Amino acid sequence: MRGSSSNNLWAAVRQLLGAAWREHRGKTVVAVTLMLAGAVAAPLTGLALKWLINAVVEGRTGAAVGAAVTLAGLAVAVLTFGHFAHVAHFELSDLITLRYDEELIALTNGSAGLELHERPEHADRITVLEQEVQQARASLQALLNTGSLILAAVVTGILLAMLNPVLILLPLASIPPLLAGRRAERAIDRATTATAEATRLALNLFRLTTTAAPAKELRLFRLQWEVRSRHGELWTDVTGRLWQAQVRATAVRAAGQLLFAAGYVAAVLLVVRQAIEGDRTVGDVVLVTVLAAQVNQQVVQAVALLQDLQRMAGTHRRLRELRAAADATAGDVPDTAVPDRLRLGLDLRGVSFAYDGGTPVLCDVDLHLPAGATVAIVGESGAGKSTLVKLLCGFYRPSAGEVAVDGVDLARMSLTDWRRRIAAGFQDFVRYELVAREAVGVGDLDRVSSTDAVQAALERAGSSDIVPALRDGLDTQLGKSYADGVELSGGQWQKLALGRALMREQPLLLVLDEPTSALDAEAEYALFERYTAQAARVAAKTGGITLIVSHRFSTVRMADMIVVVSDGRVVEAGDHATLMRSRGLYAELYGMQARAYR
Ligand SMILES: Nc1ncnc2c1ncn2[C@@H]1O[C@H](COP(=O)(O)OP(=O)(O)OP(=O)(O)O)[C@@H](O)[C@H]1O
Repeated sequence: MRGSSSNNLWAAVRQLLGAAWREHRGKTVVAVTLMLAGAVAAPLTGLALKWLINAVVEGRTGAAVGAAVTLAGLAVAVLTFGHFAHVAHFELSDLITLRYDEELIALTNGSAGLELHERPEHADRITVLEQEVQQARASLQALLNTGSLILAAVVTGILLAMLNPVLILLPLASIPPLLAGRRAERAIDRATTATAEATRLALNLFRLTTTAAPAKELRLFRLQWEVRSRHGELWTDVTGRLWQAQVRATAVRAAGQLLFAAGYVAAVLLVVRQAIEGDRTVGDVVLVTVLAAQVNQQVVQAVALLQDLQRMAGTHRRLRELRAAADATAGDVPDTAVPDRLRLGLDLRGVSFAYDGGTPVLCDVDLHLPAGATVAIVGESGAGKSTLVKLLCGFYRPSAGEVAVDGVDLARMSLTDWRRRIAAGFQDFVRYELVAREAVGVGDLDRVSSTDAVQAALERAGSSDIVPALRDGLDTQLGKSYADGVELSGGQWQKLALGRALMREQPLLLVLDEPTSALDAEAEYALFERYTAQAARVAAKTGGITLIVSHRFSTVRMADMIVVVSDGRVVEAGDHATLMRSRGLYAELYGMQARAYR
């Protein structure tokens, strides 16, 4: 996947220029023209200086005035064109940064499944990119500077060759510092990648201590100092490793610069000797001194630019890898439509699953969920209940076996279409800091602002009592990020999440994965009674399945079918009465909970 660095560079140059051109052609043309004109003016000042000095030495007043005016004009161009160009490309860069941000958001959320999110190398890539895309301004500037530099170097080369053809070799002296610069930058890039994981961990710890949600636990468990010291250790380690890489890179660069300096001195001495012999004028000596110094500056600039360009190439390489990783998880092209209604139901056939190549979490699961049924999944913590739900939602693909919708492998259907027919409430629901109406409405984007739809969903979820409790009803801005935002209690957030889960009226699969854990057992029971009655109505129309994950057996017993999961296997399945009669794990767990409540 990792192409050669020059390919990366070219690809990055094409992409960045293409992006600038698409954002604003006029500004791109103005920026490029001004930068190039300013760049050519620099070596020409040496020529004007030569004319001026020769005219003064020879006593030609008119020529001296003409040369002085030209010199002044060129100096103005050198000093100002770059700034004017900057005004033009400043806005372009901001627009490009915005596009990159948008792409990063799309790429990190664009994959159909969740596997990518859980790969550490993917997370590392995103951590580095989050910081790097903010540097699009520096990248575009570096690119324009590079174009200008190449043009200035060509003009300088021609002028030097006119003085003495041997001097054309002077830019060759710039090769050692160039190579050294590349090598140094690669070392820094390697160190940045190697420290990305530690940087990400340190940032996570920083967020842990500076966001409000974990504040209670941090204080209660007196974790502040522990988190602080771990954060400190990680940063010390990261900065230490980066600093070492910087020191090595600086030494390599300095060696390259020394070689160039030797070439510079030799060039000036060559023309001085010619002038002493009478073959060259005083103006020529001044010209070579100015040009050789400019070659020196050009090299220094080139080395600095090369760092920017390589960083830019690194950014684009990471973006390409991210695109490729998102494409790789895109899955097969769907060839079967998601059915309008379920006739048979959902099946797991010989399903095994392991997260990102780890130990198996589900082993050889065969399970039939009949259309129209209310199914409860029970089992101890870590048994694999949520994983089973995630496979049914298509968040992950089974490592072996298949999930079938009405007998057809889910892998053959469009996941986007399948998700449209799923309604879900999860234990780890999101606290959307939106207006209350939208925080519920996003459960069905097509009706996100429909007050009627939102109120109906809250009603179905048994959550409509939350509306009068909100300052401005459904128009209340939620969340502490806003000055006028209202913070809700855990239970209130959960009520909104339940309403959101029930926004879709005719899902083929309604998943309730412990979304009521903040409620007491009785309230949960009452809620699920409503859900099952309602699920029965939906089931009659669409054959939809309601899937409940709960630790509360009082809730679970009302399901048509109870699936008992233990150690990644389905060990029992049937209705409450059947499972109690068979005196297996379910009966044992049920008995334990019933005794605890007595
Ligand atoms: N994203 C993940 N990456 C790696 N392992 C995971 C991930 N999510 C869950 N696991 C592991 O898979 C196993 C099953 O987890 P799962 O969440 O399915 O259990 P569960 O039965 O729903 O548990 P609980 O009742 O506590 O919610 C556990 O060992 C857990 O550590």
